[in-house]
This record gives sequence, C-alpha cells and structure tokens, in this order.
Amino acid sequence: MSQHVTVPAGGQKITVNADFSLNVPDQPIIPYIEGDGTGLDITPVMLKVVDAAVAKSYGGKRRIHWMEIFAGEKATKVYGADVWLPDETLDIVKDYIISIKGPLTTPVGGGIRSLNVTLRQQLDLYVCLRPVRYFKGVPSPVKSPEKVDMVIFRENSEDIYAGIEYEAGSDQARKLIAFLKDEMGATKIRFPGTSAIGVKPVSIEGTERLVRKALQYAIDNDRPSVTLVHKGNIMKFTEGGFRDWGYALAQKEFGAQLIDGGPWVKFKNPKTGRDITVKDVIADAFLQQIILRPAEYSVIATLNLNGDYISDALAAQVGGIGIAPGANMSDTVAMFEATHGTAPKYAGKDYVNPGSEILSAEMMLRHMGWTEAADLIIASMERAILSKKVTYDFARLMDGATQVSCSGFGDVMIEHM
Ligand SMILES: NC(=O)C1=CN([C@@H]2O[C@H](COP(=O)(O)OP(=O)(O)OC[C@H]3O[C@@H](n4cnc5c(N)ncnc54)[C@H](OP(=O)(O)O)[C@@H]3O)[C@@H](O)[C@H]2O)C=CC1
Ligand SMILES: O=C(O)CCC(=O)C(=O)O
Ligand SMILES: [Mg+2]
Repeated sequence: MSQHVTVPAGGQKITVNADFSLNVPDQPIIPYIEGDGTGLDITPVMLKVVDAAVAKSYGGKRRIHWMEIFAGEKATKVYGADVWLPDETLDIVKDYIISIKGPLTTPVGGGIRSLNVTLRQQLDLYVCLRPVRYFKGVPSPVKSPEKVDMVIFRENSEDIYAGIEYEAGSDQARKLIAFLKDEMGATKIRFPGTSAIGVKPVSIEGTERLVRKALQYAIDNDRPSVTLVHKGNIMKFTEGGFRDWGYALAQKEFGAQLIDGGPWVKFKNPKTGRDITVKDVIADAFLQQIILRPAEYSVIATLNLNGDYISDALAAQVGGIGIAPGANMSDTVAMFEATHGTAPKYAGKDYVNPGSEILSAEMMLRHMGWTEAADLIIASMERAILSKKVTYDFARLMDGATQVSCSGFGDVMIEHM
C-alpha cells in the first residue's frame, strides 16, 4: 500500500474520538520527517532522547515505533525530482494523528512555496502553538528572563502568509492592479506599473477558531490574561477585524464583560473562579513591551505573520531559537516542529542545539498523555543546562561552559535522566 514508507511491525495507530480525545496505545506508531539542513543533525538526537525518556519512564511497557516519512530534499531523492511533498506524506500525517518534523528549507524570492506552510494549509492545522519559557542557567540578553512565560497562539492558515501574491510585471499583477484601480477605486498604489501584489485574507471564522483555542487554554491552564496582538490601526479590516472579532468571541462564548467601558473585557475562569482579562496591544508596541514588561503578558493570540516575528523575538529573550518548541494543530491532527529553520551554514556539522526539536517532542508526549516522559525531558534539559555542557549558542554566552556537539548535548541529557 505504501509507496516508499515502511510501516513498523508491532506498533498501532493513535486514533481520535468524536469528542476529539485521543486513544494512545502503549506502542504507538509516530511518523517523523527528518527535515532539511540541520534537520539531519537534530532529528536523530531528538529520536534518541525521546526513546531514552520513554524507556526510563515506563520500563519497556510503552515504546514509540517511529516511522520515517518524507518531505523536502529527501523526498526528491526517494520519490523523484520535484516531488517535494508527496501525497503519501500528507495522507499519513492525517491518518496517524500525531507526528513530528524537522525544519524544511524555503528559498527566498523564486522557487517552491514553503512546504511548512503547505503542510499547515493542506491539513488545516490552524493553530501554531509556541510556548516560551525560561530555563534556569540559560544565557539571556535581558535582565529578568524568568519573567518571560508566554504561550503564543499564532493563526496558521490565513493572512499574507497564505502566499497569494503575484510577481511584478506578471499578467496577474497587471490584471489585479487594473481591477483595483478601475473597479475598486484604489488610488494609493504608488508605482502601479512595477508593483508586485500580495493578498491578505483574514476571516471571522479563522479568527474565532484561533481565539477560542487561546481562551480555552487560558481556562485549562489557569492563566490570567489573553492578549490579542494586531496592527489594526493601519490594517483596519484585517488586523482590526481580528481584534474586534476576538473581543466579540470572548463576550459571546465565554461571557466576558467590558472593563470600564472597554475595549478590554474579563470573565471568570469556570474552573478556578479567577479573572481572565482579554486585552489587546498594537504589534509594534507589543514588541517593545515584551522586553520592558514581559510579566504583563501570558497567553498571546495573533495573526500569522505577527506570530512568526513574535515567536523568534520572544525566543531570543530566553536564550534563542535553539530551545524554542512548537506545534501545528487542528482539532484532531497535531504536527510538532521547532520554531527555527534549517540554519544551512551549520547543516551536517553535528553542531547546533537540538533543544527546540526535543522540547517539541516533549510537547508531543504531553499531548499524548505521557506526562512522566515529558517531565523527564524537562528535568534532564534543566540539569544538562545547569551542568554547563551546552551547544555553541549557549556556550558562547556562558561563563565556564564546556561546548558540546549536537549529539553530545543529547547524550548529556540522557546522562541526566
Ligand atoms: N518550520 C520550518 O521548517 C522553518 C523553516 N525555515 C526555513 O529555514 C531556512 C533558513 O532560515 P533562516 O532565516 O536562516 O533561519 P534559521 O532559523 O534556520 O536560522 C537563523 C539563525 O538561528 C540560529 N539557529 C537556528 N537553528 C538553531 C539551532 N538548532 N540551535 C542554535 N541556533 C540555531 C542560528 O543563529 P547564529 O547564526 O547566531 O548561530 C541561525 O543562523 C529558510 O529556508 C527558512 O524558510 C525557517 C523557519 C521555520
Ligand atoms: O516555512 C518557512 O520556511 C518558514 C516558516 C517560519 O518561519 C515559521 O513558521 O516560523
Ligand atoms: Mg519563523
């Protein structure tokens, strides 16, 4: 049945119930994509660390049966030139419910569209979930990195990020510009003859489903606030819509009430009785406030492109994108992946920090309900960092550190389990 994928014998599929809860067998099959560039270095380390944590936590009762699937450059070698994202890969990610991937390269300017974005769009993985927390001992450029404890809910299916754009001078760009000028009365295209044109779709449905998840997360995790981050003063109907629809949803579905006439609202957490405040900040101001007053922010709900920028900026405050995990999720399917990319200059050198992908796997284990193994990964990451045996990104900023390789850091983590 499979074209190029070997289904491991002895494992079983994870399934999902009508209420979206998971049935996770003790021997689940989990598909993984190695990834391009440094994916070659970090993915094997992630697999080894996760296997060690699971073995240590469950003494053989539970085991992950990893199944390699293909995307990016490796897919072109396995499936043939120009097959960057095989249909089989999409089918398996959907069918097996939970998967994990390394980073995939996207060329700048021309060339293929992002495979990462295509995966999210094709599988409608509409939430990009990126928690940002501090690990003791990690070098940081800010004075109080421990005050950064935020969880980003980035809308993952819409916005300018959807890739609807037309090259300068193309027939499509010319047609669209003529339509905008002649039929829509647009007078503000400064250089109509040489403009490329991008389209930014932002919908009520897309916003509501994302904000709903962020509010529910705040309830489930007893968080004090959800902040809607947008540039709605300038892009009134798209980013401004996101803000207005977000507030409206909090009122309509969560019973939130205006604070001092609004626009901020608040509601009682039905599980704890504590207030959850829903507020908003304009994106540029937000980027300075997360440096000056990070403790004021907890759960963040934002649009796709803002979420991309905010993820890397916040990661920098707690030590960089070497330890920035993430997940792309729909109501049923979840695909875990690091926040960073393929860092091509370091590819194949066994050099970079595998922490982001390992912590993405930690999120995956927690999502599966394998909390003992997830906790063990966090504990061993903490101990490894405190031992000061770290990869280059931390070693270059830490006093008295011993620099270890990518695989070496995985081994240090395993020693500390
Ligand atoms: N989800 C995905 O698959 C993503 C894919 N990409 C793609 O990756 C490619 C490269 O993008 P680029 O802009 O260079 O961004 P990258 O995130 O790949 O790298 C930027 C810088 O971040 C640091 N870095 C990245 N990974 C690690 C790591 N594991 N450990 C420590 N530090 C790390 C390095 O900093 P320093 O130089 O200081 O050492 C690196 O030069 C592009 O094609 C892009 O489209 C980008 C983001 C996400
Ligand atoms: O798809 C890509 O190549 C980049 C995506 C990205 O930067 C992200 O999702 O954070
Ligand atoms: Mg990014």
